[in-house]
Amino acid sequence: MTTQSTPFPAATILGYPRIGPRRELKRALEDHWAGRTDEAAFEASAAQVRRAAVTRLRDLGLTEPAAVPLDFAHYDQVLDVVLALGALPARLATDPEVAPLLTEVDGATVQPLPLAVEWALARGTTAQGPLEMTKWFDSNYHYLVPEIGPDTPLAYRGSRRADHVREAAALGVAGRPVLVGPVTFLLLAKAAADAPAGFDPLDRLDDVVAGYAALLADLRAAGAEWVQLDEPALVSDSWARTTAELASAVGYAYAALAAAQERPAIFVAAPYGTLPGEALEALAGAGVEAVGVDLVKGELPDGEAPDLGALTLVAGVVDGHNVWRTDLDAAAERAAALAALGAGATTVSTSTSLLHVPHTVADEAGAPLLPERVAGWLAFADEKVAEVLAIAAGADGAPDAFAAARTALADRAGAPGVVRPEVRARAAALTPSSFTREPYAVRRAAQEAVLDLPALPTTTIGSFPQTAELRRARAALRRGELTEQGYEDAMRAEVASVIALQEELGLDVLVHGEPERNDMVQYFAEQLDGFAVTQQGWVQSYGSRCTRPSILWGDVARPAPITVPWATYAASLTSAPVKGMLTGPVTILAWSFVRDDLPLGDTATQVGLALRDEVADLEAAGIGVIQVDEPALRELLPLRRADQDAYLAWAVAAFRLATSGVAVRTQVHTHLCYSEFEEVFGAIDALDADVTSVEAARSRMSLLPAVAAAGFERGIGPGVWDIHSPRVPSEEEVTELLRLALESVGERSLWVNPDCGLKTRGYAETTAALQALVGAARRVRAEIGATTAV
Ligand code: MET
Ligand SMILES: [Zn+2]
Repeated sequence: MTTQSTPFPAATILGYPRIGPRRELKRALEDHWAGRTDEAAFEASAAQVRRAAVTRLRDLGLTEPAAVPLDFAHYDQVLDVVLALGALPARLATDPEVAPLLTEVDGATVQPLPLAVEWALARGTTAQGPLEMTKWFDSNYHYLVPEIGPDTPLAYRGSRRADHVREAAALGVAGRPVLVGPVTFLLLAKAAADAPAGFDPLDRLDDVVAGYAALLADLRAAGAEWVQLDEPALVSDSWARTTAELASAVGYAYAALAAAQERPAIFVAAPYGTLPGEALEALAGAGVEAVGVDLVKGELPDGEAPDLGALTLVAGVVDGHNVWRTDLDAAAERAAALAALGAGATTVSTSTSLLHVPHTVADEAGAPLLPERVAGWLAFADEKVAEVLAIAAGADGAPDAFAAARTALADRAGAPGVVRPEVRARAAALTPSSFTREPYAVRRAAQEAVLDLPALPTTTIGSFPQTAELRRARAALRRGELTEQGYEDAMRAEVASVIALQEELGLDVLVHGEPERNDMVQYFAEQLDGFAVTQQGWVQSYGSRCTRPSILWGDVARPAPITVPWATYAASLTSAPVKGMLTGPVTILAWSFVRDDLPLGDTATQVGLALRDEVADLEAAGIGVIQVDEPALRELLPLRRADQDAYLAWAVAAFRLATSGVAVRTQVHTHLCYSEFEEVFGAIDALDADVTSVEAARSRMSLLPAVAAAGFERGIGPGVWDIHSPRVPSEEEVTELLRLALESVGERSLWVNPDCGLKTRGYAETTAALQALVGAARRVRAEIGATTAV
């Protein structure tokens, strides 16, 4: 047992953005991957990003020992555990590019695995795909999914975290290393492809715990007084194991870790929701020294208050997952309520890592699309550090901070645009008919008559390649080197060439190509009332990828048509039908920072209404096919089963509100990508779109039999080209996929399209792949002797 000498800091954060205030890590990674820098240069850049973060946090006031989290990952925090335990799936461990890099563990000296192994796992090798990537809890961050089987190595091989502890110490900072905890690591893993049926990665808990025990000893030897192990899995009940089983697994795992001779004091954090009382009790009983609970997204642990003894409870009262300034009075009250549970001590932190928010509001000075008044309501990572310190100091200790927070809060509540009576009244007046179209059979007949499409109609998902030229035009506009008119002319020329290309290729339903959109959400946010856009507000999405979420601060309305001029211009150039293209309400919310002063479902209704206006204007302008993309439909799915139905109900309602105001002859499409289609199939069906396109190429149409079995009768376009890879499919391959699809989908319902938009692809591949797609559709039409379809 450790003799805990350093108390847990009174104020801390669970983690800090890793990408760097100017996305330095992104650049370092991409330069290195492109071969522009060697490993040493990359390591030096990464170290610079880390050291800058550590000194920044110290300078912001996290001066207590163990107050600065050391959570730096080159690529991903789950991948870091895979590396620390050498948990490579056999398919990668035996890959000729990887095998020579794996030395035997000799027990005495541990050496973190070389960078090249990390890139092989994250990005794949010539022969092997990377680890699968998926969403991290209910956030927009994506982690790499470990593949664990009965024989996957799980022995400690060394971790860079130990070096990070020494590196911080050299800067005079006693940092607190942060890692994903053992139970969450195994729950996030999937069974390796060669594992026997029924194998569950959690079966390997003993081995993983042994690996972590060695890791903790290493961290202690490096000088760490505390370690943070993140166990967000505990707040979710969407696992194959019950809450009671999880509580017993953590109790078991942490009792073993706590019993180790040489270790730092253990802080277990449970962000993203409510920590069940059983889990808290298990952790307290296991002998860990501190437990963090999320009191923003979650509630106080439920059930009878367990005997907490000397345990420190860490109150996550500053929202790590959103950008609003904290109501410091309310936060202090929540921390006090936690203290009332009778722990040895109660301290203050963020609710989650600050990984999900940008670095600092100070970088937004002069942001053209962020009103100064709105900026005054925001707190990004650095501002949230100040907030945890203020709450720890209390209203008496930090009177100015509390007063400033009260002023900002009052200003926000009363500012024009936050509550717009006309928007609220319109939402309140909705009736069931606002959400319902005529029966599908009626729509189908009307659409067949006006659209006159062949069987297996071909189309694309919306975007065409975003060429360097388009990006240059956007940059020139931003710098004032191109006039609005000049920019618009350039975009119209692009639309004309995209239409000409599609006609030449012989596609059936055309698109304008979305050249004018910088991003499928931000583009709409820039033109809707109620949204602001940052200039430096980047957050990591995965690896080197960042997004810049818009900020939804007020009631939403559409002051003027957004996409209508583009769609009608495109339609004027062709006699083929042109599909109008909109981003759906749920996706707009999922990829923005949303307000915390209105239920999300109400905000979704407002966005749905704004889009309904756009849909109506498109229809009135003669656009007969309208696609409303909802790739993020599943992203906001609550972690607790009891909350999921209510979410899906408002998510579906918002889509239907946007799309159900049109005539029967207008064909509504929707598009979803990402693989968890099956999980929310009922909701997708309930969207009641006339045509639904989904990602399906990589899985070779595997979702279709279930779709057919569920009696789905409307149009469906399973992707036949995996646009995430530069590989161009042959006409033969696409033909095969279409034949496969026809085993489940009727010939009158099957559409032919790529998996997703083409904005990341080049023109050479796009042209070749679409040729294959059109050719394959024609072949299969001839095979089945079909002529007409929807
Ligand atoms: C992530 S879904 C993208 C849909 C959008 N219409 C596009 O084609 O790019
Ligand atoms: Zn997509």
